[in-house]
Parts: sequence; structure tokens; C-alpha cells
Amino acid sequence: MIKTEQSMKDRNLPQLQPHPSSQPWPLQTHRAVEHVSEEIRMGLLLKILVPFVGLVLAFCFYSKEDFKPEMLKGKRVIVTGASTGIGEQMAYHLARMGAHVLITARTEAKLQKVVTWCLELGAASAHYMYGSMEDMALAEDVVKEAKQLWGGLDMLILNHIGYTYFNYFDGDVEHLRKLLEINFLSYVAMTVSALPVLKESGGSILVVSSTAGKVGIPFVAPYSATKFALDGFFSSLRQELIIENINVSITLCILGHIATETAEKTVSHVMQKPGAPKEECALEIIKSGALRKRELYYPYAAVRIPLLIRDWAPEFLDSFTRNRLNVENVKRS
Ligand SMILES: NC(=O)C1=CN([C@@H]2O[C@H](COP(=O)(O)OP(=O)(O)OC[C@H]3O[C@@H](n4cnc5c(N)ncnc54)[C@H](OP(=O)(O)O)[C@@H]3O)[C@@H](O)[C@H]2O)C=CC1
Ligand SMILES: C[C@H](CCC(=O)O)[C@H]1CC[C@H]2[C@@H]3C(=O)C[C@@H]4C[C@H](O)CC[C@]4(C)[C@H]3CC[C@]12C
Repeated sequence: MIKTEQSMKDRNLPQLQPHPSSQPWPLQTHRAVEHVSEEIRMGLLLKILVPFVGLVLAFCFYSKEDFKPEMLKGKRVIVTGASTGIGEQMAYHLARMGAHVLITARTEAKLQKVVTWCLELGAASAHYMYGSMEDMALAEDVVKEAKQLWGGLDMLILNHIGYTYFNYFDGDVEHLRKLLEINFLSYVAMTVSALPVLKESGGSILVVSSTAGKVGIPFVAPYSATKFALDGFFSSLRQELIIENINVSITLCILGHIATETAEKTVSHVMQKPGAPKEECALEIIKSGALRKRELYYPYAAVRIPLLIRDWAPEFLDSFTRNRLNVENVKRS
């Protein structure tokens, strides 16, 4: 700044006089102007905010498409992590809707029972492949199997997760590395393998994630990292598909606490309320994918409201989240 003043003096340029508005105002005038400015700000806010909120509500209301189970009839669907929990329930819903299902997990006996029940429920066909998604070759082989069975694929539901502890982060980087492979890299590997056939069918990718993949929740640091990674990768990939006019939808499903056997075993001692029903959760995931939604929030209020708070009052949300848990019941292992 001094450099600028020196150069002007050196060049004998006329010195600028301070503008009257930069002179200090008398206090009364200042307050009056402040009040008028506040009035103007509120007026502008109402003139802009009210129409904007009206437009958003109208968009939400009129853009609400109705889901019909027939949308899934005959569709060819892969569901990973379907030997139990939400994945198992998704397989049953798809079976009732008459879809072809190919389900995966590690436990063959459980998969066999789910496939048998899917056929009972009306699946157009039901098959399984078992193995761990630590093995990227399996991730690719599942999609190859779908191509061989059905000649294509309409929906890829990425749902499986590896073992997750609910405790203070113990510094075990190797566990985090393994969880990234199971919960994240295998999702990417399956997507890479499936994209060519999904482009042919104009299909959908459903990525099952969590509140813990959008906000900071204690005691799930490794798990949370893998879910945040899913958001980053698939939200970016969605942008690229849109840019290239590729008709493959990506739905990120953000779930709150769901009453699956694993979750209840893991967190019942710290949760103040039971989880939401896995059956309804599973149906909402399928609906959101069939309607090609950008994101699903389930249970809606429990998930959507924290996300709205996240950007406006992050510290409040952190405190609110801690207060919703019986943290005194979590003891370092
Ligand atoms: N339940 C909840 O509160 C919430 C769940 N979610 C998400 O929902 C999805 C399903 O959760 P949920 O139903 O509770 O999970 P479950 O633990 O009930 O089921 C996990 C599934 O993944 C399979 N699996 C586990 N390890 C592997 C592995 N190494 N390779 C391949 N498959 C594996 C399991 O079968 P097997 O053991 O036979 O391999 C099982 O079928 C997950 O993505 C989770 O993050 C999100 C928020 C909350
Ligand atoms: C406690 C969280 C809800 C906080 C809130 O409602 O304010 C739960 C939200 C997501 C849950 C975790 C999750 O995403 C799934 C994991 C599933 C595993 O089987 C074990 C439990 C989870 C770590 C589960 C734990 C509760 C949540 C963090």
C-alpha cells in the first residue's frame, strides 16, 4: 500500500481527497441508517426467500413420481451383502416384484436359503455367488455371471460391508485398509465391470451408505471413512455420466440406524431408540433406485434434518449427535 502512495507522489499526481462518506457519522444518523438497512435486508430476504421456498416445495410436490412394483418385473438385479440384514430384505422385495436376482455374500448356506425363498416369493430367477469382497476378482466375476445368466444387467445394488466395531478408534490402520477394500474399492471394481452393460440397458447403480458417510459420528471412524469415500467417488462419477449424456443413474442411499441383527448386536447398548425396520428400509432403497433418485434419506427426518444442520451449525450437530448416544456405555477395548 505504501508502495502505491509513494509512486503517486513520485509522479506529482494530484492527491485524492477522502470522500465525505468515509467521514465518521454522528451516532443517531448511524443507528437510523442501520435500522433502514435492516428493513431493506429483511424486505429483500422475504421478496427472494418466500418465492424460492414456494418453488422448491412445488418442485418437490410435482416432481414426486409414483413407484410401481411392475417397474422391477423382469429386471436383472445384483444385490451384494444379501445373506442377511437389509440386503436379504431387498432380495425378497425384488422377488415379490418378479425380478431376476443374483445375490452375494460369504456364507453359502445363508445364500442358499435366501435364493430358495426368493423363488418361493416369485422371483423370475434367483442365483447366488459366495466369497469375500476383499477379493476384487470376485467383484468382477459377479458381474460376469450376470452377463452370462441374463445377457445384461439393469440394477446393481452395492450393499455389503465388512466387520465394523463400534468403539474409539484404536489406531489399527490395517483394519482401515481392509475395510476400505471391502466397503469401498470392491464397490468401485463392481461398478467398473458393470458400467458397459448398464450403459446398454440404461440401468441404475444403488450405493448403500450411511449417516456416518455424511456427518461425524463417534466410534465408527474406519467405517465412516469408507462411507465418505463412497460419496466422493460416486457423486463425482454421477457428474461425469451426466456430462457424457450416459443414461446410468447413481442413487446414494443415506441410512440412519436400521434394526438389523448385526446393528442391534453392535449398538443396542448405546442407542436410545431401536433402529428403523429393515423391511421398509429395503423397499425404500429399491424405490429410490427405480425412480433414479439422486439420494435417498431413510428414515427421512432422522437423516435429512442433521444434513441440513450440518452446513449451518456443525458444532451444534456434533453436540446433538453425541447427546443422542449413551457414550458412557462405550469403554475402550
Ligand atoms: N444397519 C444399520 O443400522 C445401517 C446400515 N447401513 C448400511 O446398510 C448396508 C447393510 O447393512 P446391514 O444390513 O446392517 O448389514 P449386515 O451386517 O446385516 O449384512 C452385511 C452383509 O454383507 C455380507 N458381508 C460381510 N462381510 C463381507 C465380505 N467381506 N465380503 C462380502 N460380503 C460380506 C454379510 O454376509 P456374510 O457375513 O455371509 O458375508 C451380509 O450379507 C451396509 O452398507 C451398511 O453400511 C447404513 C446405515 C445404518
Ligand atoms: C448411531 C448412528 C445414528 C446417529 C443418529 O441417529 O443421530 C447410527 C447411524 C449409522 C449407524 C451405523 C451404520 O451406518 C451401520 C453400521 C452397521 C454395522 O452392522 C454395525 C453398526 C453400524 C456401525 C451402525 C451403528 C449406528 C450408526 C452409527
